[in-house]
Amino acid sequence: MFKVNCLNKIANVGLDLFTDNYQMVDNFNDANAVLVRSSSIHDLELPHSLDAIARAGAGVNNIPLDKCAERGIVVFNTPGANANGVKEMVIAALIIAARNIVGGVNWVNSCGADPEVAKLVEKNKSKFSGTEVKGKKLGVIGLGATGVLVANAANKLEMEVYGYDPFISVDAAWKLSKFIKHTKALEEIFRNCDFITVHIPLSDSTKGMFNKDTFAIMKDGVKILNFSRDTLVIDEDMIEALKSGKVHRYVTDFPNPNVCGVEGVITIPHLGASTSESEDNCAVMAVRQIMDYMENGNIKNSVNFPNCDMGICTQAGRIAIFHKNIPNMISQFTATFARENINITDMTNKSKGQWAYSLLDIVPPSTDEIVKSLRAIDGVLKVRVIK
Ligand SMILES: NC(=O)c1ccc[n+]([C@@H]2O[C@H](COP(=O)([O-])OP(=O)(O)OC[C@H]3O[C@@H](n4cnc5c(N)ncnc54)[C@H](O)[C@@H]3O)[C@@H](O)[C@H]2O)c1
Ligand SMILES: O=C(O)CC[C@@H](O)C(=O)O
Repeated sequence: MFKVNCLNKIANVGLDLFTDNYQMVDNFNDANAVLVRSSSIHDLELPHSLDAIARAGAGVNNIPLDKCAERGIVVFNTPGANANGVKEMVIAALIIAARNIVGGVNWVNSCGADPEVAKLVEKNKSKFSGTEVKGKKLGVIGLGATGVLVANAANKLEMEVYGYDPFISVDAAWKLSKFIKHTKALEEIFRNCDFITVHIPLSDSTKGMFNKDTFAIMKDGVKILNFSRDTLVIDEDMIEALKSGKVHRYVTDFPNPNVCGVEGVITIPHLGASTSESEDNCAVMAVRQIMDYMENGNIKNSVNFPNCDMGICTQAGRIAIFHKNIPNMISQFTATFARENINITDMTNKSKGQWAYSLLDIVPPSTDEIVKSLRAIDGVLKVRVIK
């Protein structure tokens, strides 16, 4: 029986996939597998029982990836599962940034039930006029699952779209419309675009990408959309840029005390992926990945360990070994099994950066003694007996 804990609300269509072999538990400390959306796991003690964490979403900056890797805890995410939800919100944000819809709606609401409201509207509406997006230049930073959809949709709105992603995947490149102009230097986006939208993960290298130096080279009156993470932007520099008119509007999905209520900032309560479709897609993908890992040791869409697929185990035993990506590991594993006259019928070894994963089908199954010997090998992080 595997114990599963949800740190956030996860859509039922996903949770309903769990069979009788899974038990939902309220306590994180009892879990073998955890499902999470945006809750932070950084300050939680990781229990010894924990084998896997699935982020029902894209961003994994709320999870201590290295700490998990060192402990042999596989962290999954659900690439692309909420990208359409975010894309639709970004298109709304583009229009919200171009037209003073938020200002206008707030003003009308402030008129209360004034019997003259219709007259007032016609008298005052010129205060809330805006521009159209057609023909304007949009820079899309990050051409992954979301960025590609945003770029293609904006192209259909007849915007001139520039895309920047030095690490673009082959898959994403195939999906990108031929009308998107490929930019090799981020500076080109900053210098030329009327609207800039960012769709990249938060990392040490992307943190603070929008700062006083980058604002300085942007066009006056640029509109910036942030549906990625708040700390990609240095708030103090953004507030200065808004005051000076360098930035006209900043639409962000990440309200924080620095930017809430600041003139020119439009804050949305992290709703990019909050659609029933995105929530269902993420939950189903996350649960399927967890189940395949817990039952078969297969890894798909992990952010800290390599993909590995040996299908359903039909042999007497299957064992998973997490280890450092260093020489001479495999020979020590095979020698351990050989000593006990255990036959390896199938085997996969994959690595990702400094970490590696070996999955072995064996006949007959493993014993406690063998597991103990494997764990004692220098460089082994964790051994999981799957069968
Ligand atoms: N607001 C929301 O609800 C919401 C929903 C989904 C994702 N997100 C955020 O958006 C981010 C992107 O989501 P996604 O689904 O498109 O992820 P993704 O992994 O499919 O795409 C990210 C892209 O960014 C590119 N990239 C990485 N570093 C870069 C850099 N320095 N410059 C340019 N490109 C860079 C990668 O090559 C990749 O193509 C997530 O990491 C998450 O933080 C927010
Ligand atoms: O779960 C959410 O609502 C937000 C998801 C989003 O920020 C992500 O990175 O996928």
